[in-house]
Amino acid sequence: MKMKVGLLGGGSWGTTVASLTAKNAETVLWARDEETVNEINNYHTNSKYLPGALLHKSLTATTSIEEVVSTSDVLIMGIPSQYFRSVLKEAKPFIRPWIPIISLAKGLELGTKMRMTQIIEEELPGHPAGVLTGPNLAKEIHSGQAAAAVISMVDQIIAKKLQGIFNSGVFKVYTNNDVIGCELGGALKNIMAIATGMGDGADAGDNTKAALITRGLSELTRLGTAMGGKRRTFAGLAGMGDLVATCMSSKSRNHHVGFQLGQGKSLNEIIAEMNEVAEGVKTAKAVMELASDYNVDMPISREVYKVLYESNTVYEAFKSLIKLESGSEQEPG
Ligand SMILES: NC(=O)C1=CN([C@@H]2O[C@H](COP(=O)(O)OP(=O)(O)OC[C@H]3O[C@@H](n4cnc5c(N)ncnc54)[C@H](OP(=O)(O)O)[C@@H]3O)[C@@H](O)[C@H]2O)C=CC1
Ligand SMILES: O=C(CO)COP(=O)(O)O
Repeated sequence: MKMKVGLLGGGSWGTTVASLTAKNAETVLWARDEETVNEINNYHTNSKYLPGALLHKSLTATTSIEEVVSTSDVLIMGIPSQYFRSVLKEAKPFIRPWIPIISLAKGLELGTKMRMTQIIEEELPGHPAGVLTGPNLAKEIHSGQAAAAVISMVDQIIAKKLQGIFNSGVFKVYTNNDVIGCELGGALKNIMAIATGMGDGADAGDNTKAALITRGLSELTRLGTAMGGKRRTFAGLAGMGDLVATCMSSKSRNHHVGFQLGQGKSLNEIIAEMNEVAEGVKTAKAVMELASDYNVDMPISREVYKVLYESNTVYEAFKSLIKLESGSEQEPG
C-alpha cells in the first residue's frame, strides 16, 4: 500500500517538495490561502510562489489542516521557522500516533533559539523527528535540474524508508544521522548568503566571495560542532553544499536581501518588496545569542547582524572584516 504524505505549507519549497513526493506517494498539501489551494486543485500551478511551474497532477490541496493530518502516514512541515510551532500546534490534535514528522525549514526560532526538530520533540514527544535539507533552490528543482539532498533522522530505519518518498529521478536523497549538524548547516548558511549577497551588491570580486564562503564554512562549523553537530556534516550537502549553492545564487532570497543591502537599500524596504521568506534575517539574531552562549567567535555573522539591526553600512561591515587579525587557518574551526 502507498504511503500517505501530508505536507503543511504552500510556499515555494513546500509546494516543490509536495510535487516531488506526489510522484511516489499519495500527497495532500495544506495551505491557508484558498486561492493557492484552488489553483493547485484546478490547474496544477501555484503562481504566487512558483510562477510558470507545472505541479505533479496527482497532488491535491486543501485549507483543512484536519483533512491533511488525520490520514497522513508522514507529516512534512514546509512552514518558515517563526510560524512552525504555531502551525504544528494547530495540527497537533489530528496527528496520528507516532508518525514521523519532517521539517523542511532552515532557521531557528527567535526567543527559544530552538531548531525545528527540537520544537517537534517538545510539542509532540515520541514522534520521530527529522529534517530534509541540502542545496535545493526550489525553482531549479521544479525545472528538472539535478540536485542532491539529505534526510536526517536519528532512526536510520525510518530515514531509509522516507528516502524512497523523496528520491525521484534527478533529485537524489542521501541519509545522515546527525540531525543537529544538518539543521544547523541549513540555518547558519543563510547568514553567509546575506554576507556574499552584500558583497555582490557592493561590487566586491569573486575572491572576496570565495573568502567569505570559506571563512563562513569555518565559522558555521565552529558554532555547529560546539552545539553538538558532527564536523563531517558541515563538509557535506547540508553544510558546504548548501552554503555554496545559496551564497553563489541570485535565486536565493537570503542572497537577494544581502545584494539589495549592498546596493544601499534599507532592510525595511527590501522586506516590504518581497513576498517570500529570507530566514537568515531573523535567524541572525538567534545566532548572535548562541555565539555568546557557546563562546564562539562569529565575525561574519556579527557584521551581517550589525548591518541588519544596528544601522551599520555594508562598507563598514567589510572594513571591519578586513581589519580583523588573521590568525592561522589551521586553528580549530
Ligand atoms: N524556497 C527554497 O528554495 C527553499 C526553502 N527552504 C526552507 O523552507 C521553509 C519554507 O520556505 P518557502 O516555502 O520557501 O517559503 P515561502 O516564503 O515561499 O512561503 C512561505 C509559506 O509559509 C506560509 N506562511 C507564512 N506565514 C505563515 C503563518 N503565520 N502561518 C501559516 N503559514 C504561514 C505562507 O502562506 P501564505 O501564502 O498564506 O502567506 C507560504 O505558504 C523555509 O524555512 C526555507 O528556508 C528550504 C530549502 C529550499
Ligand atoms: O535553502 C535554500 C537552498 O538550499 C534556499 O535559499 P533561500 O531561502 O535563500 O532562497
